[in-house]
Amino acid sequence: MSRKAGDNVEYTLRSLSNLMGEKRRRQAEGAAGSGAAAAGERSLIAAESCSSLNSAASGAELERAARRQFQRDETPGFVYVVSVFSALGGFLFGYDTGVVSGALLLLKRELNLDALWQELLVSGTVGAAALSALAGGVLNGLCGRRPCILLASGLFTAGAGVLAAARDKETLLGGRVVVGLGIGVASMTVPVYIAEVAPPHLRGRLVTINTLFITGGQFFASVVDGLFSYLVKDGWRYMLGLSAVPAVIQFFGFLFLPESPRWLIQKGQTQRARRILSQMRGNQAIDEEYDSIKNNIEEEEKEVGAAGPVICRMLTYPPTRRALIVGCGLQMFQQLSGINTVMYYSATILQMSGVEDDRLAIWLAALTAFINFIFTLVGVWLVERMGRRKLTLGSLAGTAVALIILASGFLLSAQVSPRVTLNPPDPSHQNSTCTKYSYCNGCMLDPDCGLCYKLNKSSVVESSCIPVDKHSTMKAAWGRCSNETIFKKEDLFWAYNFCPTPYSWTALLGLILYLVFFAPGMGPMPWTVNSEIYPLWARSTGNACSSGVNWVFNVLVSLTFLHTAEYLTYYGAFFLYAGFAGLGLLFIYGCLPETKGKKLEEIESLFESRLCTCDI
Ligand SMILES: O[C@H]1[C@H](O)[C@@H](O)[C@H](O)[C@@H](O)[C@H]1O
Repeated sequence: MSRKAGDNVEYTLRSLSNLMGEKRRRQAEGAAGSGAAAAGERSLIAAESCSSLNSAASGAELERAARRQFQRDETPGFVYVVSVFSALGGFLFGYDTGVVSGALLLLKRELNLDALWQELLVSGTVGAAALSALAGGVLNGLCGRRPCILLASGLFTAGAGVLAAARDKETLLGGRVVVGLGIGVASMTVPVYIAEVAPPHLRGRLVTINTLFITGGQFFASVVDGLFSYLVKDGWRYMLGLSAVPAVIQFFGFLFLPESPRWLIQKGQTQRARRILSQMRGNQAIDEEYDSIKNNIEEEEKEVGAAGPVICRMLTYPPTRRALIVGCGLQMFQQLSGINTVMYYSATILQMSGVEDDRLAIWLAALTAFINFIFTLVGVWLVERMGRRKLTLGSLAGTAVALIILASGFLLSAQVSPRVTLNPPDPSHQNSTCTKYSYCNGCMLDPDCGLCYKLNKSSVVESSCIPVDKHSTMKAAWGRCSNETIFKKEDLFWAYNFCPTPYSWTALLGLILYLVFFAPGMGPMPWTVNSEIYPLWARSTGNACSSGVNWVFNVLVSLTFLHTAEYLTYYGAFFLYAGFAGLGLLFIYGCLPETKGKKLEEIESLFESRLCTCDI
């Protein structure tokens, strides 16, 4: 759009907004019937909706048309379009972190991947995301939000292409790292961008939509995994390559979408900023908002000075230091409460609670991702009603209780764990560790072993702990349970990774409750709150640090889960996460202020005084 045309739009929008302002004032004075106001109203609404405003239009009709107009004023569609296009970055974040578990099932057979390579393919992405989230702070500050979103979608597309065409594991790792670089930049930029273009009363909801897209991406990935798991040859190429579609859509969409007006004002591009802001606010007056952003930036520069690296200025200026502690703390506790052990290992948890079939476990994992998605939607609905603080506290308290139920399920199962009653000799005469277990619980925790048993009514009989087949966890390496068709006919059962007990369902209940509580609050709020608590000069760096913390703890928790479970047993691991959730509750109760409905420029003042007795 040329400058002139843009200015015209701005002029028209401004005159409309002035007229609307006049109408509101007169309504407030109870002068709805006065000649001038009525004439003003009529001419205004006639411009929008001639048919409903014929000369015979009644007062009620006028009122309805005006209300429709006001509603349009308050939530201009453009803000939604911009938010949805940016949230595609969240979708890709969810898709690419979620899809890998299903792809690995096929890849490990086709490319003969050992455990180390499998771990590299999962954590290579998350590690790269941690690094690029940190670097994204500098890029955001220097180049703006829009180029960063374009860069992220470019990386997603390139990564998807490399993955789909890969011929060896090294290329696969390269592709996964490129995708990870995209995820990191997107994860820190998108919430900031949405928060900066959204009007205050919608900000929480729109930023939370980004997390809805993350969990939507994870759900979609699990369905794709389920569908392509039937395509044993090359199924993984489709799984990993499909993400190019939303990435390309986002890239082209963003070529036409604007930069954040706040970043532009900070860089002195005030005319462009004004134009974009009025585009985002529909026909509302933007003068007040524009002036408040501008004044705030000027004041900030005076107060904090512009010398030295931003992170040093943030750490030496108490309000931003406090905000940084709150932001990073929220992200750390999000990960420490174990969401990604639940997401990445849900198929395993489901198997542990008694789901025997591999495919069924994959589809049930899709159900888990669906529950996470649907309950994030509840968060979108609640965030502007309950506010961030109550929602986060309630969610984390529920999550802690669910973790205790999950852990108790495993504890009860361990206590009534069936005895191993048969010890058949190993025909290959290899001394496996499996023979040393006298209870199913020990046998289940050893990744090399499984339990072969019969059922007499509902009690386990004739049970033996046998090495698992190297190529399929669905059968034993040798003996009664080594041929699936035969052992099923003979009423034998094979339990890998779980023990058949009457309490297995408690773990399933805990898992579902966990997601019901976690998804509306602890899932989205750390991202939402981080997008709003830093002043503009510190926003990119603050979000880069807190997103980096999120990714680092993500790697730590998910990589250590299986080992933690081996050392502490499963119930120990989940009690540990419940303990972290308890600490998180204390932290949030003491330190998280309410930011709902406040202008971004007002939020800094919430951090001016100490947040809690622990000196933060
Ligand atoms: O907010 C998201 C969401 O909750 C996802 O389900 C989880 O996988 C991510 O790690 C988290 O940051």
